[in-house]
Amino acid sequence: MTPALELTDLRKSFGAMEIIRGVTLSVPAGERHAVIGPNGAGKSTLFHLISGHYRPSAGTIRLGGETISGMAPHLINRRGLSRSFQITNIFPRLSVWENVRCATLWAMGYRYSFWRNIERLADARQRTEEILTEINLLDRWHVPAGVLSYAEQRALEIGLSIAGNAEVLLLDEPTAGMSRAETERVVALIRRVSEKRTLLMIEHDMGVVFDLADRISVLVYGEILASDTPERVKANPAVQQAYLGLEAS
Ligand SMILES: Nc1ncnc2c1ncn2[C@@H]1O[C@H](COP(=O)(O)OP(=O)(O)OP(=O)(O)O)[C@@H](O)[C@H]1O
Repeated sequence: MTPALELTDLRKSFGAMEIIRGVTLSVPAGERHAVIGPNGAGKSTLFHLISGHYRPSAGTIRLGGETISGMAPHLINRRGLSRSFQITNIFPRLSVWENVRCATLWAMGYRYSFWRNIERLADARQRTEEILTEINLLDRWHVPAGVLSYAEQRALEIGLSIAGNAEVLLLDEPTAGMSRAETERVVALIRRVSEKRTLLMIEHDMGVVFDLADRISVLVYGEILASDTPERVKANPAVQQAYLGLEAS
């Protein structure tokens, strides 16, 4: 089967510094995949490449078999890949409902002409309600997004991603800065929304990684050191040495 996302010998240099040094990775449809690695390993750079915010120096990125490397972020997004930035997609003065409805209308192709066909807005209303239910924010529908708690804003962000019908979700540290209770709620949410989707996430919290991921890739100095099941990654001596800072036995 065609992988949902496929990176082939991907490279990125800034000046003379090669930060991503030949990453090859295949993520099957429906997999929950975590990218871990020490600070400065190149995880964010890798996400910028996949989402189109950086242009690769070399290599290929395929989404559902189609080459997307070098495309603009909005075109990649339209092809079904959504990257959740930490809260920056939210309109803080609009209500939770309006935020999700905007994304829903956009995804349904109403764009700027949606007022022409009021009847069809019923579709958008239903879809908005479904998404708010999925992200557990239906009872907060009328609240301006800017006054939601941090964890609720992250949930809303994920809602905006799924409203756009993304098949592949990229989440960048989805639980950063959260309490244990908030983390547990967001993990449950991510598990739910990724049931019918492919998930690629950067996460520092190993509890979250081992709880959610089907497979983990360990990025060290811009190279994938291991890409395997959580159990095998944990047991891998090279990973322990390079990433966890333990002496290899
Ligand atoms: N636009 C840029 N120009 C020059 N160097 C950059 C640029 N973006 C990132 N780098 C460098 O690339 C390296 C990898 O950075 P990156 O942010 O991708 O790492 P990371 O694994 O996401 O780290 P962290 O876990 O701390 O977020 C760093 O040394 C960083 O200084």
